[in-house]
Amino acid sequence: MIISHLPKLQTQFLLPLKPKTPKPHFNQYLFQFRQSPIYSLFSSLSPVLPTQNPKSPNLIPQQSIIDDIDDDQPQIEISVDKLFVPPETDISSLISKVSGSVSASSARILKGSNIVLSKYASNAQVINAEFVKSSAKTEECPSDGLPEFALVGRSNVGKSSLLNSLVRRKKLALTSKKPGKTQLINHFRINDSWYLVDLPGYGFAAAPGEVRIEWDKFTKNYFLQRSTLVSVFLLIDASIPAKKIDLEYASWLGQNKIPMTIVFTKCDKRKKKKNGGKRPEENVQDFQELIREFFEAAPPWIMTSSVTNQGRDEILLHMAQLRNYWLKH
Ligand SMILES: Nc1nc2c(ncn2[C@@H]2O[C@H](COP(=O)(O)OP(=O)(O)OP(=O)(O)O)[C@@H](O)[C@H]2O)c(=O)[nH]1
Ligand SMILES: [Mg+2]
Repeated sequence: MIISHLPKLQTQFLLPLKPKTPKPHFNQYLFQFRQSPIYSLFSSLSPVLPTQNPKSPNLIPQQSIIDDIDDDQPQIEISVDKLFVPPETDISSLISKVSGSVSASSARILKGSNIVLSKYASNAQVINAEFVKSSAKTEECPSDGLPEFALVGRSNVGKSSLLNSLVRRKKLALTSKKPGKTQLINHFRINDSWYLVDLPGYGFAAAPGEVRIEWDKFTKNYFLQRSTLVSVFLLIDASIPAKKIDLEYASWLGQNKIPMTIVFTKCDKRKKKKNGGKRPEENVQDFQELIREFFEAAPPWIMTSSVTNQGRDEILLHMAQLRNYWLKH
């Protein structure tokens, strides 16, 4: 069922927990950025001076990876306010003087997304990946301080499949047709330098009420307390209309200012369903409209499929830029 309106404050999700140590990240920066006079330079389309970070001259996008991303998408234009623009990124050269929008086929916008590439998008390849541990509580998670990304979403949305697609392994994370396969916080170490975290799914209909509430506490506690969490990747099934529980989750993450990227999954399922079913692009569009009010600035989003590997290289580049920025600040 599609819901048209959700109250901004989802008090039932607010847990009386300590806020995590503030660490600057892209989304937070963007919130401040949008309110600062510098942002008006972008929104008024005036040219801005190219920015350099003298502390990190080696953080230049790996051209070879960017070149690999083919440019065969249709000429779609995205308005500047719907883009996710990383800090220290000048997009003035991308903006059309005629329409004031940006062409989605620009090599600097990740294909099938609203994400602009920054100078932080380097070291994106996965060279090795290993399962480290399963934890029942946040306190039991690895304590080596490496940055991490958590995959969260409804049961069966494709979290474990996406993780396998990102690391190019069929069965590193276990998947199942039956919802509720992943039950603990599972850490996978990538290139010995960062983690992908597979979480249990929410909204598992077969789970009794009490189990569901416990799950809510358990994962939300992790989001609020885990200081090495660079960003949550919220997975949304693009083959079906928005679910109330997904909107509530997005709202909760927005309320709690938890950095988030929306990953639309199952974009290969293109068959139009009966009774007004929509195509993935339309569901993606609808979802963004429904969550618009939860965020001060458009969160990054990207379309993927673990069957065709659509979006795999793009997600890795985005994770690289979030991670490199986090490490430098
Ligand atoms: N067509 C298609 N099917 C997918 C895709 N991703 C996952 N699936 C299928 O969806 C089902 C659930 O996938 P999982 O990766 O186990 O989902 P999960 O979110 O980890 O599920 P839980 O661990 O139960 O929360 C499996 O049958 C997958 O094969 C996709 O991109 N396209
Ligand atoms: Mg799973």
